[in-house]
Amino acid sequence: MTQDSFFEALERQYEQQLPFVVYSRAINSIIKCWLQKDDVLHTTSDFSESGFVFAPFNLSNKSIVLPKNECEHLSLEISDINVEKYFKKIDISKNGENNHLQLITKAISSIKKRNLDKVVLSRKIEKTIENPNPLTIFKRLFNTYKNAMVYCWYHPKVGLWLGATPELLFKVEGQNLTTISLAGTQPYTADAAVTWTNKEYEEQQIVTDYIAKQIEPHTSHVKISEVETVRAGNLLHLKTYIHSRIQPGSTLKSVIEALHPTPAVCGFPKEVAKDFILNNENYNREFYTGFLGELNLKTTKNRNTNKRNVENNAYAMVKTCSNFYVNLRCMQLKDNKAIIYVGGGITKDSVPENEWIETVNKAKTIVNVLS
Ligand SMILES: C=C(O[C@H]1C=CC=C(C(=O)O)[C@@H]1O)C(=O)O
Repeated sequence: MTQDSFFEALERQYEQQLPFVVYSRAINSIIKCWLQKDDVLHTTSDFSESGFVFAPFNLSNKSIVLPKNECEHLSLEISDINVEKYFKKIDISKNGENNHLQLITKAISSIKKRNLDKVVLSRKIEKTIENPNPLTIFKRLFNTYKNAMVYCWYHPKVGLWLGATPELLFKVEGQNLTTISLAGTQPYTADAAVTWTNKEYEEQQIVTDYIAKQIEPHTSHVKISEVETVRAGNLLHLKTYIHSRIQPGSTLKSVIEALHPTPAVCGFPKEVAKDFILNNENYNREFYTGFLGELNLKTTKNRNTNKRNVENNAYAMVKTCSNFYVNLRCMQLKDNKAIIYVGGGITKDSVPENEWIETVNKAKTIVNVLS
């Protein structure tokens, strides 16, 4: 399939106001798209369907699915897409500064007073843009962020979202579960040696400890990697991998409920942090800090790729696979307005001005590809 025919099919789908998702997973030159045949809104609460899921921050609201069997599937292998490179400078440096500083200050004093270790606080930034074509923005995201999961998701009854997320919520391949703990942020500078403060180590450790504890009843053989520094566009984060095996009686839904939302996007303890967010952020996150990705897809894998063991190659194993990414570094497109969502983890050691700057830096991931 050519680049032109792939994107023409998507343009047609969007013109006809039919649901679609186009996405590419990190370090991957394959772009996939799913085109739903009609505009029915399918939702899930037990995550047992096979499809592409788009779930909100607050799971009391509906999670949307593009069912596998209701969609046409296309894929394209490519390293860079042709798209005009002109990006207009959009200034976001002052939008909502006072309100956000007040919110952070309130959170720090709550953390010092009561049973709350960390809360992730966010805001949205609205900007009018000259070129609101979502597929143009998607192409720029794909060309710019090679180690992110980049996507554009549309449903006429819900809206249009785009993003370049560095965070895997988890992936399941058969019984194998991989999840990551990602938190702590600093700007990426090409040559400076990277040092982290206790504030960042602590906020990331809270996420790792939470994941390890939450998966315990559902898994065995848990292995936790060393903490490493990873790059996400113009930012660096701390990251740990957590590998395990899902116990036979546990379902995908139980793993989702155990993990989502992690303290990387909500806080710790979860319920106290979630209450603080719902009562104080003063806007609805909707799908920001929710998750999205392939749900229960059957994947065929050869059991043995060792050429000398030819007879074993006859056995292909079918595994059910899911992979979900946290919806971060994302935006919603409404008419000619981009609504960009950004947040950061607040702990007792947070300095409000630094947290503010962190959200401005995070917003640049999206702002840099708008024109
Ligand atoms: C909540 C966001 O980032 C999370 C993921 C990585 C680092 C984070 C931090 O350093 O605060 C956040 O936990 C966001 O980008 O809006």
